Amino acid sequence: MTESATPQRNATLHSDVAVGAPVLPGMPPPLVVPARPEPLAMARGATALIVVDMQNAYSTAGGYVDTAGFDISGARGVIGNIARAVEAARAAGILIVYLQNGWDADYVEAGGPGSPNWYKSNALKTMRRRPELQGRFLAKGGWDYALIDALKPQAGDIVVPKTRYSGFFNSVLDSTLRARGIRNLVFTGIATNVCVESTLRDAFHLEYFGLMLEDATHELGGPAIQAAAVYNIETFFGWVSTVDQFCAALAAESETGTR
Ligand SMILES: C/C(=C/NC(N)=O)C(=O)O
Repeated sequence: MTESATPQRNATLHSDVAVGAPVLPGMPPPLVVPARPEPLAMARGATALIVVDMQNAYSTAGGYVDTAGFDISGARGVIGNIARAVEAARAAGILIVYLQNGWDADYVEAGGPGSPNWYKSNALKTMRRRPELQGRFLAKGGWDYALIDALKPQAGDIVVPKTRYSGFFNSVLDSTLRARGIRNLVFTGIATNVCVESTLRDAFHLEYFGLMLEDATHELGGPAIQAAAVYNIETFFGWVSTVDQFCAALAAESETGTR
């Protein structure tokens, strides 16, 4: 979706350019990414590209969400778009962080009946309904948990395991980013309305500037759900752009020698 989902936007509510952190006087000109509700200026060295849960579970036929009955037909195009964003970001020296969702093989980290996750996780529910699948979904070491072959981390990239929808919950994500001076996060991955939005919302509350590349994300629940997540993000929690616009901003930055 490239049109703004925000109805009747009041231009006076928005700045010409939102200035991500840290862009200070005297610093090299920042990367400025066209975005909604306004362009976002980010210091390249303070920016990371986050690839959310690009595991077989979420984007491959026979994986967890496909088996649980969600439509993953749109995931294929998204994989190519994420790969383009990753390549452009890596070439520009931007840190790539892969989130990887799942639990130990005994599912202790998933929580038992005392955890809401036990009731809300469609992976756990599907395995309870179909005991022959027990142990198959999102178990560390298994095929379903593995990052997809098309988006394997390379030297210098970082992989952060997580056990709940938000990448910040009970993980090393915040300390990993802070230790590297990262303040701006560019989001890609699956699912827009679950782990991407949960992580971007937590990022907002932790004072990170979150930019989602909408055509590098895929929803669970249909196009209206994607539109709702995009609306929430561009209106309340961050900024929304596209892979083309992100790559063009990186290319323009390198042409002017401002890297
Ligand atoms: C529903 C679901 C979404 N995960 C995600 N990566 O957005 C799950 O993990 O069960």
